[in-house]
Amino acid sequence: MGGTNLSADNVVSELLDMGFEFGKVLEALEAVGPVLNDAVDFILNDCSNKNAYTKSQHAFTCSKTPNCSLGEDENSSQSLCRMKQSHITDLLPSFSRCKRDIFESSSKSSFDAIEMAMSRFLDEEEQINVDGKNQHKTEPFPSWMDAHSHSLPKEFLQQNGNFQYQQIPQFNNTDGQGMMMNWEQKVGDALQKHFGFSSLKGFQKEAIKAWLAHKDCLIVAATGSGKSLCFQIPALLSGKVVVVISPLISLMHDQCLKLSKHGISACFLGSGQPDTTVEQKAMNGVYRIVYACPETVLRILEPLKRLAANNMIALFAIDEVHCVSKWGHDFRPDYRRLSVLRENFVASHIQSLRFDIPLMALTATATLDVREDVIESLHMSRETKIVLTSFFRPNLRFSVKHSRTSCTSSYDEDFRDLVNIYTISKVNNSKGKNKSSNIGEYNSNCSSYSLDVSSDKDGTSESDSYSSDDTHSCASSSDENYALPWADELTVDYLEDEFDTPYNVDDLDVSCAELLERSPHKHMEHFEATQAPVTLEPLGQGPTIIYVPTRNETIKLADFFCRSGVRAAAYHAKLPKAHLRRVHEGFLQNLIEVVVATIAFGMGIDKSNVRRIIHYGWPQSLEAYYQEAGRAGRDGKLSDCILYADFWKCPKLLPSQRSEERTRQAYKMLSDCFRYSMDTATCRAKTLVKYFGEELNDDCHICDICQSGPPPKQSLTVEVNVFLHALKAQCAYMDETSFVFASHSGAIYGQSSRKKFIERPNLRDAISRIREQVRVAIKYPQITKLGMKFLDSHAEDCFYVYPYADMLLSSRNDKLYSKFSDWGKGWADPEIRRQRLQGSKRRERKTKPRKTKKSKRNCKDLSTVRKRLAAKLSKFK
Ligand SMILES: Nc1ncnc2c1ncn2[C@@H]1O[C@H](COP(=O)(O)OP(=O)(O)OP(=O)(O)O)[C@@H](O)[C@H]1O
Ligand SMILES: [Mg+2]
Repeated sequence: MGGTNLSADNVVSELLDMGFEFGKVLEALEAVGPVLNDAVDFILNDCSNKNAYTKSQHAFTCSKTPNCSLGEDENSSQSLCRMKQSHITDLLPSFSRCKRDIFESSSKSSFDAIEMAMSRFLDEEEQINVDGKNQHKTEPFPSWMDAHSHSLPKEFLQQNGNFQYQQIPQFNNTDGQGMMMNWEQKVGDALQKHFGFSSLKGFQKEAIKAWLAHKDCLIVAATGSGKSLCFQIPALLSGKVVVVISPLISLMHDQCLKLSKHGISACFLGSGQPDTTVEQKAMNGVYRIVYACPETVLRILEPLKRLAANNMIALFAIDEVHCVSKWGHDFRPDYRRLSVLRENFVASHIQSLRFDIPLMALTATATLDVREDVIESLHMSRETKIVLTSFFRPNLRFSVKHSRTSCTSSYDEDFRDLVNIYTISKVNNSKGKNKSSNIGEYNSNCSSYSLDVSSDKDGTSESDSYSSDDTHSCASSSDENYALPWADELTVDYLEDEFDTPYNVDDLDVSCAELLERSPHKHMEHFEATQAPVTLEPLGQGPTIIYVPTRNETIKLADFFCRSGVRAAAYHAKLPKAHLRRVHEGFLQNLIEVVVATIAFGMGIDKSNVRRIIHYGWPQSLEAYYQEAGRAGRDGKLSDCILYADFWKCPKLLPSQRSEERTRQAYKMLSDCFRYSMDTATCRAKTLVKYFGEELNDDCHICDICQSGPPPKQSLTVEVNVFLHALKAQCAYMDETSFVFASHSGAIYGQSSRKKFIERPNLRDAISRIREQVRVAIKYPQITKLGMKFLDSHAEDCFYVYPYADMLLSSRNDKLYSKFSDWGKGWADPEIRRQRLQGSKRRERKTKPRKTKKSKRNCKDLSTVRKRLAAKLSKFK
């Protein structure tokens, strides 16, 4: 993010892109000139207090109230309650200091920590020279391991029928004990020593057994269940290198720092790695765990082959492996190219290898289709061991609520209770302490985003033609939302460029929250899928993450919370990295109560006591939803996962150049979300785990549906009969090709035959009659096999169904049920995200002015700003 070399227009554009309100942007520019970082700093700190703004005065304005902590960490919260924010110029590159200096000063401690831990570890455990010459290089495994391999359980060896047992060199154990120790004991020791855990979880054991048997392994285990340990243990056991492929640079960075604390040497490679010697050292086998993104792995294939030829690679672990699949929610084409691993690192290609180097693929969210696709795309072996844990998280309480989420006026209604949870105790507290203090005073102190939203004082900004929502929102896709010149790009939802495309070292600063000290034993409280069901106590205070679809909404909603007395902050990938790091740290330290984020605050957020995950707007898929919801309740305690969706508006796809196949897939994913929300009769947890191919025998008993029970069934006998007769009449004339069957998912696809079908007059009459009677709009009917059966059965019986959520709503309001026909425009999908990623690599925004009323008004305002700025700047010349 540059600062000094941007034109005023670009600065305005960048700031709007970050989600700041237009009025605020102008105010900031007037105050500090067209310098991006100063303007950001101005807005983030307190732009309403213009006169108080000086460069040296930047308090991170968290609450002064003594009741500042959330949950467990009271002491640290209090001491850090008035955390001093370093000046933004300390962290952004546009000021005189060079990037390298900045990086060194801001991140030195982290890297020092890695190096220190690494050298400590090397001293203690392995004599690997810094030039990479491992004294044990010729041994495929450390001596004790070869020995213990003899003691693998018999049944295990039998289980793996075509397991070819490794010829073990004779082991000469000097202390005479290693031979006796079985591998589980060894793992137990390493676990205790490095992590403070007493035992492996069942699925972790299975995964490690598969690795010991040189087998490929696909691990699909719930979020927060401890998948990372499955590839960390092999690194500890073997003394060789485990190469971990990960999609996000921030994730790699986090993991390296965590590992350094556990005394395990690790590094990450790629464009974000500032130390040019790291790659060389990694390729010499210095680090136990080497993180890289797929692109980097492809680039360093030859050095990796050399490392493998020296018998120095224990495993390739592919984390977040759902990114491989086109059917997944986060498709990254480069992940598919990882099939090179299986093609190159096999015993038949590398002479010194006795066995193919195993692949371990890990994810929390993979449907059956995705699993198959992963195995096939990565060319994993036919004997790949699939380790599955239950997707069911018994402590997560799912619910769905209707809300017109895109309106600011909804905030008050939807979040009144949440605000009360956070503020009531503060108000009481401050009353007790100081009778004169009031909530207004508190507000002025608590906001890390104390924006003066003057146009939005009452919380309603629908009439504010320059609200950032108007310029950025894509949840509603009407054309007037595309008013700004750059709006075509800005209206894409869920598009964060938080991938492995760091443009400079500052990008590494996104999440250094693992710096937070945690005793290893605290990990023991973490989520276990098998734990007993929770009781239904009401939830009190506790950290909350709110996911919203657009960047600007993070700002608006965070501001709403701040003004209501809640310590809240916005988080999206466009905001300055230093700010994101502070938010991440503040959240982990329980200083920030509510983070309002886009999906950029998703993967890798490992905080145990998150009590609420709220999705405020449609998620893009159930996989994404479940993964994000999975951030809640990692301590096993009851946590809420609430989805607020506008039942009147269907999720939509933005126009893009995606292939027809991808469009189909994106619609399928959206329609699954839609159906999940509309369902009024099936336990939410059941629906969610079923989506991943798991059948729950029992209901969860805690979700909104389990709690309130299904609504009374409605008879649709008349409508169904009319409809089916009309259909039947039509079907008599239909040939094979124009007969549209639903897919097993029930998704509805655009096909030309569909149009012909729907245009038949009888059918249209039937549909309009149904629409009048039950106010259910049917736009694209399909005949499913079940429908055909029903049709053929000539059933005259009553046809009762549970009404969908929107049908219930429409019976209360005089409104028509939302239509599938609305689907087709305005929503993002992984393909768009990919395109955006490509776009963001270029980092060039082409601005195509669109001559709408708003863009004209905006241009006018921009030119006014430009004139004012020119006048101001001329004074300095
Ligand atoms: N055997 C164990 N006993 C106790 N705690 C464990 C064990 N294994 C892992 N954990 C803890 O579980 C937490 C989550 O681990 P990890 O980050 O590996 O989860 P994950 O499955 O990769 O989650 P995500 O899908 O979100 O990436 C960590 O804090 C870790 O220390
Ligand atoms: Mg993980």
